Amino acid sequence: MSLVEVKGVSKRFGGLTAVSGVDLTVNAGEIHCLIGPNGAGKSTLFKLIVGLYPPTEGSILFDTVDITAERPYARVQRGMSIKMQAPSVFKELPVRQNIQTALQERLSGSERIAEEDRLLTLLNLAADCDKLAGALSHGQQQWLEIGMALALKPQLLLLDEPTAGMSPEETFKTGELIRSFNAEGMTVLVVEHDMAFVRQVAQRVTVLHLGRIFARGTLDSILQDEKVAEIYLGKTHAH
Ligand SMILES: Nc1ncnc2c1ncn2[C@@H]1O[C@H](COP(=O)(O)OP(=O)(O)OP(=O)(O)O)[C@@H](O)[C@H]1O
Repeated sequence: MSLVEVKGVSKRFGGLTAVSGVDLTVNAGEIHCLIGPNGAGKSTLFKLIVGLYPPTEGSILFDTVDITAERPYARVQRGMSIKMQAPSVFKELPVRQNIQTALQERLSGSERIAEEDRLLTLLNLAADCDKLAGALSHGQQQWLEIGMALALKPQLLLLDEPTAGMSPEETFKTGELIRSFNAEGMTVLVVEHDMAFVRQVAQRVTVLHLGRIFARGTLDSILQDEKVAEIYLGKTHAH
């Protein structure tokens, strides 16, 4: 069953067409990676899906409902949770309080503390829960923000380059983290450059190039397409 359907979506900025006639389906329960060389239109497509840009043409469905005209907040209420590229944790607050802020009024009393503890353990941040978020490493701040996105118990987690600026070890841990949420049933759409990470997590991959869908399938099937591997993934590796 498809959770997200992008139908014939285009986005023009003045004379520049950043995304052109894109059809994309994200199935419920999958980890889907969106890849492609610099300037391919990945971030623009991501922003169209989360509602930060209105499309110039086309429509976007979430769980069969047309959400094309909905603001990001309404999409979050429907079950999308978004983590943009740069970490935006509350640096002056302790780690646990960041998680509490994200949980809002969803839980109270002991249930709330249990959920905080569950998330902190999942994020490998239990030992650092009293530290100020600003004192965490870059990778830990990214995990904390992923945890804040998870606190909303979304159906769909949208991640824009979650491993940007991470060491290979942090990148691997991030992949394991994402696979663990997915194993519990969460659908994940990730924009990524790091091919080792894509190999670790992706069940399906879509390649964008010059704003259009260039290829889609499993990573292995895409890598077997010489044109993709040499021309596009080659550039992505070098990024
Ligand atoms: N707000 C904007 N106004 C004008 N042009 C834009 C805007 N956002 C993106 N573009 C242009 O649209 C094209 C696609 O950019 P986009 O950032 O979506 O690509 P990308 O695949 O995410 O690239 P990267 O991997 O480098 O982040 C580029 O030519 C970019 O300059």
